[in-house]
Amino acid sequence: MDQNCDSLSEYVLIHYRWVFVCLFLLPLSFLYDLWLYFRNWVVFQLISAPKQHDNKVKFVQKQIRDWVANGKKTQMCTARPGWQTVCFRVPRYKNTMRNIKVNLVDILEVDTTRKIVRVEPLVTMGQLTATLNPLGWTIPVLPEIDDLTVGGLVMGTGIESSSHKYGLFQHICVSYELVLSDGSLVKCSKNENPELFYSIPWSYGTLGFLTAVEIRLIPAKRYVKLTYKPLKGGDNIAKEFTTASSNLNNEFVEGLAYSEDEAVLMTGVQTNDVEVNKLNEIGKWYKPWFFIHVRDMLKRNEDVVEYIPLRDYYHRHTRSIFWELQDIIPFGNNFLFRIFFGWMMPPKISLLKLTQTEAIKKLYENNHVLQDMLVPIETFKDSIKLFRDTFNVYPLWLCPFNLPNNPGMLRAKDSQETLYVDIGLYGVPREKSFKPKESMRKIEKYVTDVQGFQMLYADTYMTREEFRKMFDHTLYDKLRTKLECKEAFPEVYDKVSRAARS
Ligand SMILES: Cc1cc2nc3c(=O)[nH]c(=O)nc-3n(C[C@H](O)[C@H](O)[C@H](O)COP(=O)(O)OP(=O)(O)OC[C@H]3O[C@@H](n4cnc5c(N)ncnc54)[C@H](O)[C@@H]3O)c2cc1C
Ligand SMILES: NC(=O)C1=CN([C@@H]2O[C@H](COP(=O)(O)OP(=O)(O)OC[C@H]3O[C@@H](n4cnc5c(N)ncnc54)[C@H](OP(=O)(O)O)[C@@H]3O)[C@@H](O)[C@H]2O)C=CC1
Ligand SMILES: CC(C)=CCC[C@@H](C)[C@H]1CC[C@@]2(C)C3=C(CC[C@]12C)[C@@]1(C)CC[C@H](O)C(C)(C)[C@@H]1CC3
Repeated sequence: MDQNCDSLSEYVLIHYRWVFVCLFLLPLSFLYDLWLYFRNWVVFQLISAPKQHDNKVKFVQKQIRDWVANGKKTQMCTARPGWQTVCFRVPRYKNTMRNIKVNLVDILEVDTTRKIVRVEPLVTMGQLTATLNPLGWTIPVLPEIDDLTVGGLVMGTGIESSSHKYGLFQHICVSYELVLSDGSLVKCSKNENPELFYSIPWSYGTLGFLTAVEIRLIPAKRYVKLTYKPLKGGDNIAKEFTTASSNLNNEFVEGLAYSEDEAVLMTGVQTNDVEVNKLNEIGKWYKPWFFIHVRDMLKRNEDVVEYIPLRDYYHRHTRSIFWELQDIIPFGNNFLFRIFFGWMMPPKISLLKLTQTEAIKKLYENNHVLQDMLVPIETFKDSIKLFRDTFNVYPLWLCPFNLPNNPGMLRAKDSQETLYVDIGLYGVPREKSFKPKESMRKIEKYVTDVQGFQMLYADTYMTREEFRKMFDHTLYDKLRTKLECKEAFPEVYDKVSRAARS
């Protein structure tokens, strides 16, 4: 037994988690997805969602007006259960605040003339690709975890390998509709209520309840022509990655670093033409996990081109939950397992979360890092080195993004459009000096100093003052006063800090 287990049952639950996951969670996840698929397909075909939308919004308004009438006793949050959210922890405030039911789960309209898709906030990324791609459309930034919701990505943030071109998820959104703390419904966009429009991203539901979002559409082609470029040497990796990220002819840019000196750079463009001998349908259940497939490129030591079906590309990290599933189902990439059970993979993150025990939580807390740090691209090399010295976690997810100089929580460095890179650290730190809290505080300080940002699905150990230094609250504070949010919603910090989550 080890330090994280107090009893034999805990030991079994940690080290044999896969038994439970394979026997119960995988079939359950499969059935759950099948039901969602069927339900959403029927709703989309019947076009019933737009007719019901107004009534559903009225119900949100009614709940808020009741809250006002009852004397605004406690602050409000959405009623979405904490275990369903794509985040390691469960928000504590869901138990104490008034839960507002925002049961808005459908795609409302695909307007190919205006090139806009109008969706409700609980629409997921899996639902969007499944619906839009067969129609020949897609959204410019499609964060790859199937269960991420539009509401969560707007109120938090979303990033993908096309972000160097199109920005973060908020930058592809054209308008938001919200119910405010007095129960009124407002729409905002760049031209209509612009201050509200720019304050919504990263506000974590603390300015109002989102009820609909209009997102830009771009034409979808059938494949992504992906070039894998194995790279050696820290300087070379930084140089090649920066060059590829600045080249807007690349529609997709992503890097996976396997050590300080070894990485694979992937650049891609959409295409309808395919060289059949280079077709790789990586989404098929029997295919190797994507990060393993990419790692194998290092051995080949030459550029490799593949054609990947667009939807398979988008969900390339889904089947192995990046590389997190190797800790939960260690033999998940075994050929036989893939052949016989791969079609049920992955277990749903929400169900994993719902069934994780305290001992597993403790284990992750002490021996695991789950963080995304967004830093200006010119600090790429220094940041990688610092993260290596502090955590020594590999693979690293490297994703460039463009940050326009808009008002709001994220202010671009040097008040102009700036290229950033998201460095994703997911895994068990091998650095001996790693201490969960101290190491993170050190990194958070570094990231603030270089004018970077932390993604807030992750644990943040910053104090309120440090948090305000990292994120510009000027416009946010103004809007909170103007919209009388104080009694209605907590501040962002009180929703995302370590103390607010269990
Ligand atoms: C109208 C509609 C609504 C949907 N709503 C939801 C929803 O709310 N929530 C939800 O989670 N899913 C939703 N889906 C998606 C669906 O449940 C799953 O994606 C299902 O597994 C798709 O099965 P398929 O392979 O037959 O799909 P196809 O469209 O045939 O898949 C095309 C290709 O993409 C690959 N692929 C598909 N899904 C994934 C994936 N998740 N990871 C990796 N590769 C993949 C397949 O292997 C295949 O090669 C919806 C689908 C539709 C049509
Ligand atoms: N590739 C990527 O970009 C990835 C992004 N993420 C992160 O995951 C999170 C999204 O996860 P997801 O499970 O979809 O969302 P969550 O349920 O975690 O919601 C995130 C926040 O958005 C608020 N919110 C959601 N819907 C509404 C609404 N209709 N009205 C008002 N507030 C709302 C929630 O408020 P409340 O607390 O009241 O429910 C919550 O504070 C984001 O923080 C994102 O950055 C994670 C992995 C990958
Ligand atoms: C910007 C990008 C691409 C971020 C990707 C972040 C993912 C790697 C994170 C988001 C949610 C996340 C923290 C999660 C987990 C792993 C890493 C995830 C998937 C897991 C599955 C690890 C195992 C845990 O027991 C538990 C099930 C609670 C969590 C759930 C959330």
